[in-house]
Amino acid sequence: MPGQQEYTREEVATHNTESSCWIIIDNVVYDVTKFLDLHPGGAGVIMDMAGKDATDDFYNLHRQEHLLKYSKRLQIGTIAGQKPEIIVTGPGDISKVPYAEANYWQGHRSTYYNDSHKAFRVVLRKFYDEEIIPEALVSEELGKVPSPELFRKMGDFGLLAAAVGPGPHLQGQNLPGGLKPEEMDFFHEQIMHEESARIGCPGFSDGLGAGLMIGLPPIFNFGSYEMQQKIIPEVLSGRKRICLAITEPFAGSDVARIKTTAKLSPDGKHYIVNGTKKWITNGVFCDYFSTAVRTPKGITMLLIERSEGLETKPIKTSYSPAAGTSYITFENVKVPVENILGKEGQGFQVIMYNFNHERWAICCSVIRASRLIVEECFKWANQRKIFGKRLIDQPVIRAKLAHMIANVEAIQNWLENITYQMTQMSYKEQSRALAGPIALLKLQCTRVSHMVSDEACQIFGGRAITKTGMGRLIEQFQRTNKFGAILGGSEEIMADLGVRQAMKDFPNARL
Ligand code: HEM
Repeated sequence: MPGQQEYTREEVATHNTESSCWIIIDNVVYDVTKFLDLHPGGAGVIMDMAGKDATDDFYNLHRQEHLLKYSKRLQIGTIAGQKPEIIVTGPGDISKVPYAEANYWQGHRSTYYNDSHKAFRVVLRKFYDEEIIPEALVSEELGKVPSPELFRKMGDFGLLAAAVGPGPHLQGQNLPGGLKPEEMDFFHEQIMHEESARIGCPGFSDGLGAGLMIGLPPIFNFGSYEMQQKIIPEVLSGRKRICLAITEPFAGSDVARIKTTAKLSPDGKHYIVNGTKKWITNGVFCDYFSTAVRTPKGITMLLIERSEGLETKPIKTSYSPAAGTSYITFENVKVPVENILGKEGQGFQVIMYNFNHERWAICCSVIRASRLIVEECFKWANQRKIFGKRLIDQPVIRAKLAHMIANVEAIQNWLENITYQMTQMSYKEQSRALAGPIALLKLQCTRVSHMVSDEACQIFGGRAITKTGMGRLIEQFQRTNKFGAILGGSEEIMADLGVRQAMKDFPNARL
């Protein structure tokens, strides 16, 4: 086997010409002769390193994924007597970089997590690494929405069911790693959102689950029995897709201003829906739309199936088209009256019902996405050499990292506390006691992500504004971190809600 052959450094040094060009990276010998003309950075830069150890130069310019992609083709052996020094992360692995994972996963104690959570993370991470990341990277680049095959794979694996969280709606559902539906709790769900954010493709991740996570709860909380029997299995198996359609060109946070109307047909059997919706995540490829409309009795929620008169167009956003963000027009769309969700005129209650859960899920994602950026910065600061030193040897860079780490750790710990409260409280109690804390946590999460993005940009320099290469995740994070600060309630609304909720319980206290 050529890949297992051992060489001395002296032997490698003799292969320093264009007709035989070898290089060493870590303890591995690569024959890059045939690759010279294919190398995106040009042949000359590799020729400068021909026959030499190119480890530092390679890692100054490339992500490890490039090496892994080509290693099978180019690797011819290893250096005799030398063991690998650089860690190669495999599918499902937990990172060993400090603060790259919440501390429990790196061996600390926790009162929150148990073996079931641990096992759940292992199977999820492996699935994300092996099944989702390869398609995510290509789709993000090409601007493609997730394939129907991937949805089906996720459905079969139980990932779509895990994305909507614990509850009676999971009865009979298959969950990842054989987790029993009655054993699933909010920590499992937190892990699911974290693993999705960890892949570093926020447009694609939202393409896979954002519509479902907010579009299906109105069905299982307010839909008729018949509707639930049909829609839940279709959607959780990945055969059909659903999203939530509330916001309009006329109404964002001010839901009460929506203009889309639903009028009863003369025979009373259908609602006839007319209007528009904007910023609807996943709308481009969805089959079902949990939609807010205006009827004579007020705001009402309807389940609308893609049908004649319903058109979806992609909206170009600052993240990738993989999220399927859409503008929707309804022109005389006929919706059976049985498709009502809850009662006529009580749509606001349906909309509000899942808000805390949605905001909490956004917190899980934002924290994990920020943590990924901390990991990137920590690695980069250790490998990048400038002015004869590593970046990490500069106090100003250590100060930036300290600030990022301290903030991410603080919000992680607050999140875990809130998740724990959710596992202990009824839904009613959660709505009363946690709406304020979740709103404030979301505010804090997006403030931290803003700071993390800014500091990461300074640490990565020009690479942070380059879509491919070393700083690709930083560039992507800068474009997308504002989503969390707007979706599910803007920072301003979160701040106000948090304090107003606290005022509800304010005692008659004086200074
Ligand atoms: C197994 C060996 C190598 C492989 C598989 C490889 C692969 C690649 C790939 C895929 C890119 C494009 C990266 C991107 O757009 O993000 C690239 C760029 C580049 N490579 Fe390599 N490379 C190898 C060795 C080297 C060596 C030894 C050098 C010289 C020290 C080098 C210098 C460069 C440079 C200067 C660029 C352009 C970087 C930039 O745009 O900032 N490469 N290489």
